[in-house]
Amino acid sequence: MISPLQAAAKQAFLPRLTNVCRWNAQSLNAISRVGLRQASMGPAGVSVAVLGLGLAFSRSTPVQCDALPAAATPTRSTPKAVDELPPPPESAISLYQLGFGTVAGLCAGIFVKKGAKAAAWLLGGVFVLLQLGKRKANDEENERPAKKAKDSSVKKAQKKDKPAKKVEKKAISAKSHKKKKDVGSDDGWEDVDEDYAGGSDDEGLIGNLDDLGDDFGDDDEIIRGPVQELTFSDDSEDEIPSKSSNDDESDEDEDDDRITMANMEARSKALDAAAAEEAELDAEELQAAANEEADDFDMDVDSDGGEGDEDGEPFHLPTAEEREQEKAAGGPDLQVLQRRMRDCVRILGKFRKRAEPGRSRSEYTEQLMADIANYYGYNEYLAEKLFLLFPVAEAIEFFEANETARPVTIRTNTLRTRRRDLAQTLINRGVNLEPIGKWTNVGLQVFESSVPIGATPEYLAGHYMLQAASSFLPVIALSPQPNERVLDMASAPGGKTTHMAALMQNTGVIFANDANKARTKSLTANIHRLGCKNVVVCSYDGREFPKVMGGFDRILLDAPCSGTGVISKDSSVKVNKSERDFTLLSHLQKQLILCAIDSINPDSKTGGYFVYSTCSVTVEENEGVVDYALKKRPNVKLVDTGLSFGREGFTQYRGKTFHPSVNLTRRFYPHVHNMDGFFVAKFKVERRSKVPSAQKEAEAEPAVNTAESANATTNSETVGFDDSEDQKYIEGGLFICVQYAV
Ligand SMILES: C[S@@+](CC[C@H](N)C(=O)[O-])C[C@H]1O[C@@H](n2cnc3c(N)ncnc32)[C@H](O)[C@@H]1O
Repeated sequence: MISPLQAAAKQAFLPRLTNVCRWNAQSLNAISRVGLRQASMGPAGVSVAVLGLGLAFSRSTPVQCDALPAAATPTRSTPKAVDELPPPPESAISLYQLGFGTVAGLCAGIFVKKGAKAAAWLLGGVFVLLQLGKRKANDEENERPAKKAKDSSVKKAQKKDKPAKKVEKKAISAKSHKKKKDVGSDDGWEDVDEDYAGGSDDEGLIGNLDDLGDDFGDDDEIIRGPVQELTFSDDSEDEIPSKSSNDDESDEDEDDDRITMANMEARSKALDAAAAEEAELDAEELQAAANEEADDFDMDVDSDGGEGDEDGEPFHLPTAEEREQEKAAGGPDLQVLQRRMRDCVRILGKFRKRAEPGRSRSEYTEQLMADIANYYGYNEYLAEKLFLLFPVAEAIEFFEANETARPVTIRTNTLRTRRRDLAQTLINRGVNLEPIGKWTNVGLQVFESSVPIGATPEYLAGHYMLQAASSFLPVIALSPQPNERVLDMASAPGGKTTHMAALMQNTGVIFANDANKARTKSLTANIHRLGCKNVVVCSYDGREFPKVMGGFDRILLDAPCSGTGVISKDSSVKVNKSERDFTLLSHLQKQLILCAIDSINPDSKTGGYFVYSTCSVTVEENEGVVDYALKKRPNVKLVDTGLSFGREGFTQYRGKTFHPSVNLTRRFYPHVHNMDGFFVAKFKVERRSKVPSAQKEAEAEPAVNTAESANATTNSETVGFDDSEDQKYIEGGLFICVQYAV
């Protein structure tokens, strides 16, 4: 039985308790239990409960209502980042407060005994109000550092004229260069055993792009800190002050927190409005970031750090006359060039708003391309060709990336060792390395080494191949199977041949061909060093296939190309590639691709696949060649490369439209993937129908003469070249090749 007073006390306190408990279940559970127990003991107890509730309010932490405390949230932050986190909120009242509350409660009890009930209630009430006021002040105090952090980061971003998104983007790109510390972590090494046990026929397609991202993100300190600070805390901090800014209303607000039938609709409307407002802000922010994208590049030697000229003068685009004068005077110095490039990029990003009146977009573009050629040392033809591949600001990133070497990578030769063992041995020799990424289970990235990595006993014993990460990609895409008959049509010096031999576990047969006999020496040496026993070396012009040999289950054509993807390795490409070279090369590539297709056995039980790859990024050597093959050979279709990352190939480019399936091809870029520029296309070859699709044949561009005389294939079909017509191209293009694309 409870008295009417006790019942009233419960009625008065229970809803409040429920409300408060929503905020801080831990502290209030304790205090409400004390309060209620006291309440049921009589008026003195009620006083204690009132005082206790005051204390409870003072300690409640509404911000943490449904989230884990920041410090308890599992993050992958560094110790430094953890230090910077605010201390976890106290979840229970302190001894001091408990003692104080108890003494105050006893005093109230004495008053009550003397009949001064009113005084007890008054005391309790005043205490509650005082504590509420104190809590509010504390809340505001706690908000400040985060707000300050936000303000300063926003200011910083504004100062650099870059959106917050830029900070995130920079962090992402920085992380790809970042050296990971935990070389021995389980993450990277465990899958080696599985693969070594022969469980997978593919080299490393464990995971997808998300995995790759996670892999890079695991130890990423840079991105985690700022992103949390800018995105999450700011949003929540922004909301809290506006809610509690009106002190006078705080009591009412707390009453309003109770959801009743009466206020439910109003509350849900308010929530909808808040959500809509937030979405609007998000959209505005995104729009702003997109608008600023054009400004979103940085060049290392940034002299003034801001927009425009050093002296704040608006940018003036030189006239043709001024350009001539500048040339005559020996050209602008690097700083002028750099500033002008940045100004042009900025203006082209918001042309209508920023351009000088009367000047056209193409004038700015021309100036920019000329400056890029000048600044980075390209001939103007190539600078323009590469520039046009990307949006303006991204083009600068591409040219910049070509100025720095890509990471040194090695491929474990699984015919001789396991990646884990190789890594351990090399670490013992003083090599600092780690697995490349989840997309390959044989690659290792070497950060530094106290021994020459191309001359260790393990290297000489064939435990690994020094090989660019991008060179793994076509082999992964081809995925040769044990016991197959495979052709590597342009194979020297054998990086990909030996990789294929390992995937085939030294079974079946690989014909490793290269037209350049001299280069077959290094090919043979590598084959021996790596212990490949299923390889036959030959030296034919690839265009002689399938006349000399056909019926392959799979073929790799890692075609001779301009090498525009590997400029960081060979800067001579910047100046020694002319328009003629590109014409010759794409012509040769078109001839080779048809020969490769015709050398595939369309009835292969296990394969019937063909991969075309280049270490070039130009469209005419890649999508142009692939599209040509699709038109000339109706019996082939493009299939997914199986590669978990890489950009889609172009289906449209500067007025040309390619077959829609060309989007299945993949492009890789130094500035995006931190590997050499590369292109990979995978085809499935089917049996040719007896009546060839005349329409399709007719659609094909007459890039090569389709005279029926030359190169009769084993299928009694024609590859479709006219030797005499092509001779001049063949002579010019045959041995144009990239020696370093191993
Ligand atoms: C990009 S490299 C190949 C690299 C090789 N796949 C590797 O991974 O080590 C291109 C090769 O094509 C060869 N080549 C050039 N013209 C050729 C032709 N008509 N037929 C066959 N091979 C050719 C060159 O000698 C060069 O070794």
